[in-house]
Amino acid sequence: MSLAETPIPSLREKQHPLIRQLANCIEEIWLRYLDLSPYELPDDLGYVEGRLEGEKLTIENQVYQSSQFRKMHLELAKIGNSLDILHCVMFPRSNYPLPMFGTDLVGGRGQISAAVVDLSPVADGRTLSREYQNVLGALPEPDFTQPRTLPPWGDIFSDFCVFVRPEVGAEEDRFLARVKQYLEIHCQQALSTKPVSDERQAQIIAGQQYYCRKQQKNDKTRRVLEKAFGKQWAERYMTTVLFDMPE
Ligand SMILES: C=CC1=C(C)C(=O)N/C1=C\C1=NC(=C\c2[nH]c(/C=C3\NC(=O)C(CC)=C3C)c(C)c2CCC(=O)O)/C(CCC(=O)O)=C1C
Repeated sequence: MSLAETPIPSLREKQHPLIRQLANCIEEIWLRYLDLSPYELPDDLGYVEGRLEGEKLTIENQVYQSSQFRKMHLELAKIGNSLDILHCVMFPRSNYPLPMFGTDLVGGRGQISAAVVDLSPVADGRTLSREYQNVLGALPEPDFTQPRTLPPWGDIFSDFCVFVRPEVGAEEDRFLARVKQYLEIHCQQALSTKPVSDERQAQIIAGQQYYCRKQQKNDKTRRVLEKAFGKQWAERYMTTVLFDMPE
């Protein structure tokens, strides 16, 4: 489904309000800043249904590309009436020295249990550029009552990573505002970034591969997909749809 037409209501209309608002805001910012064109997923994986322990699992994928990004993936997933998920990753083209924008929201029964957003460096020794450090460093300190600890594979995230269990209400709004800030900063930086030469490109590819390999170690994601679609399907999905390596 492209952004222009909306023939069927998006899954977000049946999900947690913060997930719905975040999906709408990501699309709005992408449309406002970037020159979007469609990105074809393999095997028609735009809309997938499965069963997870008797509960229906629905996945809705929207994927685009632009001059600076080879893949801009917004995924919504709903498991029965118990779990709502928003997943979003922007993969820069390998000749653009840009970090990986990623956000993940997981919630059930009215409470978002995991809200993560980051601009993860993939080049220059996996450190963010001076510009990103300055702009992100100028933002007010994140103010959440329940910060969460990243797992070991989370060494890919920057010092500006926000990983929290947001309290209903004000903290949810604060998290949404923070994602908007990161995404707008990222789109503005992308528009003002020049492509780099080949040797830098190799370093960027290696950095994105490291990011994807680590994200594939998220057993929380893998377990949900395995229970609904089996081990093989989950492995293929994590390595070709969620976190496909740039060659
Ligand atoms: C940019 C960051 C980022 C991106 C892009 C990303 O994909 N994950 C990211 C981060 C991240 N996710 C986490 C957790 C969970 N992820 C899922 C599931 C899915 N998440 C999905 O995207 C999909 C595909 C639609 C499914 C199925 C569940 C169920 C949980 C447990 C929820 C909870 O603990 O309350 C954690 C904590 C990991 C830990 O504590 O060990 C981190 C750090």
